[in-house]
Amino acid sequence: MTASSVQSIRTLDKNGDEITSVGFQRFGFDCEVPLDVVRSLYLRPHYVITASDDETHGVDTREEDDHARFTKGYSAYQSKSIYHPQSQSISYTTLTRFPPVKLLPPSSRKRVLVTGGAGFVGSHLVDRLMLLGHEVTVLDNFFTGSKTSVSHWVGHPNFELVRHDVVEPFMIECDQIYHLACPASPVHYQFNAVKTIKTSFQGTLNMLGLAKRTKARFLLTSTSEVYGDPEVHPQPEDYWGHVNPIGPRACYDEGKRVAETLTYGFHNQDGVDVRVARIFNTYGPRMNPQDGRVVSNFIVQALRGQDLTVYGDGSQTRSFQYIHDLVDGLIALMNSSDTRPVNLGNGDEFTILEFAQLVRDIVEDVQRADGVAAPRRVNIVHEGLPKDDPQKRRPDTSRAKSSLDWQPRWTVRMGLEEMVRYYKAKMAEGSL
Ligand SMILES: O=c1ccn([C@@H]2O[C@H](COP(=O)(O)OP(=O)(O)O[C@H]3OC[C@@H](O)[C@H](O)[C@H]3O)[C@@H](O)[C@H]2O)c(=O)[nH]1
Repeated sequence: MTASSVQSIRTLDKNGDEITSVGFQRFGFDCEVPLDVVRSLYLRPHYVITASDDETHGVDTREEDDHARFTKGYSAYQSKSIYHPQSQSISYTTLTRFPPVKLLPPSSRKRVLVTGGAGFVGSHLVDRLMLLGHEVTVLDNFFTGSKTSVSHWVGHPNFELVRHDVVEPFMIECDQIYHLACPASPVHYQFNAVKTIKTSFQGTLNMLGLAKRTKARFLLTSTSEVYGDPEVHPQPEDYWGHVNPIGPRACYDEGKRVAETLTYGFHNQDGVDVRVARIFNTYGPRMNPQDGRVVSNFIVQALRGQDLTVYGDGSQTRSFQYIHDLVDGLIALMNSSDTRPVNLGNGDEFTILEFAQLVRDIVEDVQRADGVAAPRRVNIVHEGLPKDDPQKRRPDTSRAKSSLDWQPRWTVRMGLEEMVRYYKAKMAEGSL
């Protein structure tokens, strides 16, 4: 399938301009990559074809067309694994060609460690750093991360995947450390609260020790949850937060707060070069559909024709940022000189009830675009509100704008459309 033989899908930004690439040049660090290239890594990276009923008759070309509409021919280097719907099995081929990566001179090539690099955010960061030509080592214990999120890089000379839990020390020579490792969804981080706080504290301590020894720059991914159930709206970085220290979310909220304290301890005491990103709700492909977060829950429910579960009356608000905007922000922050905490999030705020209606509409739109004449309209039902669920959340991103020249480009609609297509493909594959 060639790029020219299929109609491509246009993705527009907040100003109505077409998005053709992600990333930008900031602080002498170029992180721009064509959108089709990054997309080709998560929209069905493992297989391109589905075997037809009679397997001797080859593949479903319509599916191949659908895929090519997004990846515009960048699938040449992907594995051509074959899904067999009848036996629900998949034949993987070994990857022998990798996506082309930039060839950087040693002076600009960084040795980057990404803890939690097989997770949702981590894997997108890894994709970007790899495409940009850096040497990337991923540490992950695969508690919530998945090997398949980064398996398309395994074997690449610039890439290393290590199964390791950050609560144990780890030694490596590196220039930059993106410290992401920690379960992040309420369902996962409450599964073993003691382990979550241990990961936040001991894991950050270990990685800061490594940064101190190697003189690497260290970036902590903190969270909007440090603001708790905020009494200030929107939340600027100098707001101290409103956290219940013994509630069900405390293992994560307080864990990240102490991780920030440790980070600035090492900075002030030992001169470690640190960055702190406070990440607000983020969504995108590779989000674990089982992690109970609202975006994945709603999309998967709508695609399966099930009711959307709004917790409480749905008047609580969240602001959702798309993964590519976050990765842009993380890379910009790492390479900037700002050592203060910086909020990274999208300011478009929705009540959860409005958001359920939006997701339902978008899923129907995508189904119509894919030829379903009358998609089934799912209902919205209400369930109990979890304890200490924050009532309002929206980032004040003026610091990121002035200090990093960063602001989100993706509309929630555009991001959701892409994510719906990702989950649709996972369902077609049989892995969801
Ligand atoms: O099926 C669902 C799931 C969730 N929700 C509601 O949707 C809102 C968002 O819930 P999520 O679980 O997606 O995320 P939360 O905002 O609670 O926590 C998130 O905050 C920021 C990040 O650091 C973390 O990834 C995560 O902890 C909550 O009000 C929740 O009660 C539903 O109404 N229905």
